[in-house]
Amino acid sequence: MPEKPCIRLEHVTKRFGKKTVVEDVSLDVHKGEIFGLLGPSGAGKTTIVKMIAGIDEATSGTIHVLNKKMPDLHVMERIGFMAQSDALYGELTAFENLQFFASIYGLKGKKQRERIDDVMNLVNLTDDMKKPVHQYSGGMKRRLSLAISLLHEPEVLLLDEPTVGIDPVLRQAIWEELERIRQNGTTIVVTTHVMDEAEKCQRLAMIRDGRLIAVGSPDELKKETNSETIEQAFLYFGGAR
Ligand SMILES: Nc1ncnc2c1ncn2[C@@H]1O[C@H](COP(=O)(O)OP(=O)(O)OP(=O)(O)O)[C@@H](O)[C@H]1O
Repeated sequence: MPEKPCIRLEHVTKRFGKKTVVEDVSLDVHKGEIFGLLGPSGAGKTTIVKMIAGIDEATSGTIHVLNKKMPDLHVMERIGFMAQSDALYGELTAFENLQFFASIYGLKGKKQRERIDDVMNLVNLTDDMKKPVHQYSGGMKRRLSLAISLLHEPEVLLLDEPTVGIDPVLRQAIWEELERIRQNGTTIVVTTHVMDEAEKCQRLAMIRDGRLIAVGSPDELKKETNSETIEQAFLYFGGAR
C-alpha cells in the first residue's frame, strides 16, 4: 500500500477579510522529498506555509501533517519553521539565541552544545557565534534563522525563502545540506521565486494569484509544456489559464 502523504492540503482557501489570497489548493507532499512552492511575490506562498506550520488557520478546507489535522500542538513540535522575517533577539548573541530556542525544543547539556556547533558550522557562522545579533548583516540573520530551524532535527522542515540575501557559494552549500537532510528522511517544503532553486526540488507546485497552476517534477513540468526551463514552463501554465 502506498505510504500516506506527509502533508496533505484539501481544498484549502484563505481569506483576509474579503480578499481571497489562497483559493482551493489541494496537494500532497510525500515523505522525504524537497517540495518547492514556486510563484511570484504575493502569490500566496507564505500564507500556505504558515497554514502548514499551524501558525495560521485555513478559512476553509483541511490540512493534515503527519496524519494529524492542523493546527495541532504536538505536530508543531515535530516541525522546523523558518519564517521570512527573522524572529531573533537582537540584543542577545547568536549563541544565546540558539540556546534559547534549543531549550524550547527540550535540547539540554552536551546534546544542546553539539547541535549548536553542528548547525552553526553548517551555515558558516561559527566565528560569529558570540556576536550580538543586532550586529549581524541581513544574510547572516537568514543563516542564523536557518540554523535555528534545524536545531531539533525536525521531521518536517518548512523554509520560507531561506536563501534570500545569501551569496551564491553559501546558497549552494545550503542546498547541498538540504539534500543531505532529505536523504536522512526529512520532508522539506521550501518557497522560492528563484528558478534554479526550483530545479533542485523533487517536485514543485506553481502558484499564481493564490491558485495552484501546476504540480510535478521539474522535468515533468518542462516536458508537459515543451519548455527548456522552469521559467518557460511557469509562463506557459500561468498564461494558459
Ligand atoms: N495578514 C494579512 N492580512 C491581509 N492580507 C494579507 C495578510 N497576509 C498576507 N496577505 C496578502 O496575501 C497575499 C499573499 O501573500 P503571501 O505573503 O502569502 O505571498 P508570497 O507568495 O509569500 O509573497 P512573497 O514572495 O512576496 O513573500 C498578498 O496579497 C498579501 O498582501
